Amino acid sequence: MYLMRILGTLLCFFPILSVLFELHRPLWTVVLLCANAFVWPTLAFLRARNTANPLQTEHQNLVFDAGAGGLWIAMMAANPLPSVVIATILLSDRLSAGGFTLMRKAALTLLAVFLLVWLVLGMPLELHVTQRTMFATLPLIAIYMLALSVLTDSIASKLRMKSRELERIAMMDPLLDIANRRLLEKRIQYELDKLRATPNHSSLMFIDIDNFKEVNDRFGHKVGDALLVTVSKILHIATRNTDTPARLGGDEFVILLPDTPSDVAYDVATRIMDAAATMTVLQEHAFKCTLSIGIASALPGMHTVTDWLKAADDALYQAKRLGKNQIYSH
Ligand SMILES: Nc1nc2c(ncn2[C@@H]2O[C@H](COP(=O)(O)OP(=O)(O)OP(=O)(O)O)[C@@H](O)[C@H]2O)c(=O)[nH]1
Repeated sequence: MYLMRILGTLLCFFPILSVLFELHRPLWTVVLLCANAFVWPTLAFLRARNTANPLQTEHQNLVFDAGAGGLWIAMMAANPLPSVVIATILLSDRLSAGGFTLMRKAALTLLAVFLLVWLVLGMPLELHVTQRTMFATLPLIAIYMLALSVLTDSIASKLRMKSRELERIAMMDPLLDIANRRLLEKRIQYELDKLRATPNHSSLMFIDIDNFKEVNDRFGHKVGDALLVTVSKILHIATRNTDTPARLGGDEFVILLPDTPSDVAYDVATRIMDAAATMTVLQEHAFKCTLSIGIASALPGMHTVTDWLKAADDALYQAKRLGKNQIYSH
């Protein structure tokens, strides 16, 4: 904002000065213009920096800028070219900085100051624009508009990055670097739609850590969390880029395996079980961790995400019922 104000006041300085000379305004108006152009930007910056509420103070500064604009438009006897350009820049700038509320405030201030000074000066009008004033106004139009576009573009790209980051966070588990239920359900729905159009073999794998409550109770939640991190890493390593390993919550994980028949999914589950058997976080505590895994392939009658998830959950239930530490495939 500081640099934009310096640039704005500097670029406004030349057309205003040109008209002040043409109208033979007294020297003090030129001194006032110099103060506005070269002292005010730093004052405004210091005001905003040394306050408890910088945003509110900066909005006050922006309204003050608009008031100064009204003053100079009156001093220029409403000379049309610089007056219209300055008023337009002031108002559009305020609109992008603080929306319609700030722009309305700025517009009213600009108009009030203009009317007051213009009446005091005897309502002068100078409708003729000299070539010098026109050339003095051109840099204001070209450079300031360009700078404003660059600023707007940089704000827009920052917002785009932030929004992508927020979207990613909304789809990820807060504890682990793995998809959450929301993303998983979206991908399952996409897969079901795809299978309806082009029938194929795809599998869903439900994974649950055996006796996880005991891990928490015996070794504490930190060790439990570390175990969850390790399991999620194993799931990432054991799967392809096209698969979606996700955490449903607690110690429950699900992997969506597109274009994967159940026998291949079974091999993936075996690899996961083998890797889980060597988990170091538990070796330190001499505790053998095992997993139970249920696998369900997509069937023609499965229309909803819940149908498919339930089939995989049922398979997991069977694996638990048969004594845990095993894979059950429907
Ligand atoms: N450390 C940790 N524990 C969690 C988290 N979320 C849930 N839990 C715990 O995970 C445990 C889940 O236990 P269950 O799956 O119900 O039971 P289990 O002991 O695994 O038994 P089985 O599933 O029958 O093998 C509970 O004690 C929860 O408190 C988490 O983010 N971190």
